[in-house]
Amino acid sequence: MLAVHFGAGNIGRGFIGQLLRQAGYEVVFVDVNTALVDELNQRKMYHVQLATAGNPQSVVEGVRAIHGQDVEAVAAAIASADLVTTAVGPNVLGQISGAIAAGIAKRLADNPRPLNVIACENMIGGSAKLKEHVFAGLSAELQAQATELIGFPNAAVDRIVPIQQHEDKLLVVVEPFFEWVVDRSQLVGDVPQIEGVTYVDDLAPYIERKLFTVNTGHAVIAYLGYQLGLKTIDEAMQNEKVAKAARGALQETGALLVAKYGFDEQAHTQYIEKILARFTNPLLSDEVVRVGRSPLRKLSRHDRLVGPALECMERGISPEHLGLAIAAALLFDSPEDEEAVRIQSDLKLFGWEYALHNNTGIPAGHPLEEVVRRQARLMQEWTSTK
Ligand SMILES: NC(=O)c1ccc[n+]([C@@H]2O[C@H](COP(=O)([O-])OP(=O)(O)OC[C@H]3O[C@@H](n4cnc5c(N)ncnc54)[C@H](O)[C@@H]3O)[C@@H](O)[C@H]2O)c1
Ligand SMILES: O=P(O)(O)OC[C@@H](O)[C@@H](O)[C@H](O)[C@H](O)CO
Repeated sequence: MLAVHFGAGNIGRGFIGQLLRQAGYEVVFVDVNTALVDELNQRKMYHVQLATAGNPQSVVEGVRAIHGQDVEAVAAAIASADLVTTAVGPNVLGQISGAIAAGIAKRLADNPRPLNVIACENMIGGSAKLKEHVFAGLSAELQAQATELIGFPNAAVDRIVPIQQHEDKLLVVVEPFFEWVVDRSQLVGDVPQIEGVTYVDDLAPYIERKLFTVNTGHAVIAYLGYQLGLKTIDEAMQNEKVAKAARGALQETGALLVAKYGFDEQAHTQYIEKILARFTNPLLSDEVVRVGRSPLRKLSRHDRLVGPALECMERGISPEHLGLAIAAALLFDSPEDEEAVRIQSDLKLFGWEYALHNNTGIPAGHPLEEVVRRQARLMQEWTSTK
């Protein structure tokens, strides 16, 4: 069995690649980082270390890599693959779609048979979005064939994998916890047998629970922690104000999720507590600038802050803590982050109101704007007394 995985980065090596190998797939990574591709091809293995007592390591063998620019080689691998997965980032799905379309075209010409393509990105409808991009590169005839034979099941993936800085360039340190949930209703052909994957008929409750709890909590901690000059998520969690705001935001999204999906309230409270505990892992050293990366994406209409805040308001839940995190996200001025630089430029040139309107998914004139304005004043008090 062959799996082609786009993105040999943190989650690619530290989670998806590892599970696919354990399930018996030969794993071919596709990446555009030449040094990473070369190292994988030279060593054909890497180690995954758990951020827990004793730092246990396991070896992932039987892997290789193709450079993403070698579209012919990527297409050939896809034509003969049994599974395709991605973990490149939501904004990169468009860039990899051409090679996937080329691979599907070759597969349909050479030996047409079912294939599932699973985007493992932090977004709602990731595989569906990838399908849109891929189909834009296929003729009407190939689209008709692909509709029957190529599945794009949406998925939710959860494992905290920080940016890696080790002498061994392939080593990945990951938290012990993991969850990978896939929408069964969109699969074609045989169900891939991967230990650790849970198949569900309706992904919506799972992806929203994950994104609006793990990623919302993470974003609140990252943006508030950054404003207070704190470097890592576990360090920020030690700050009382930050920890209180994270818990407050998860109570807001929790009330929404319980009302929307009928989750058991007590079980959801336990889920929140477990996640808050994951954020305190001192062995992970996860920087707030990684977790806060791409603030424009994180402030968009359906993402982890504005998405649940708008829905909270529709249900009469006041999203004060989410509003605080939105205000802090607008002030996130990490100089290496292109999206942060764009927001800061808007703030500097055109002021707060313009930046709020043009960089968040909040509809113009929506009462959430007033919540954010109110919380921005509180944020100013925080930072002036830090
Ligand atoms: N790190 C985590 O904790 C975590 C957990 C769950 C989900 N995710 C999601 O997984 C995705 C990847 O996150 P990450 O943290 O692993 O990021 P990362 O930056 O470590 O990895 C992304 C990889 O994609 C590669 N890449 C970029 N453009 C490419 C292209 N055109 N073709 C092929 N490869 C390309 C990069 O070189 C990099 O190696 C994101 O959507 C993220 O939200 C991350
Ligand atoms: O990957 P992003 O930028 O969408 O979000 C940053 C983190 O919240 C995220 O990577 C988490 O670590 C991960 O989603 C945990 O499962």
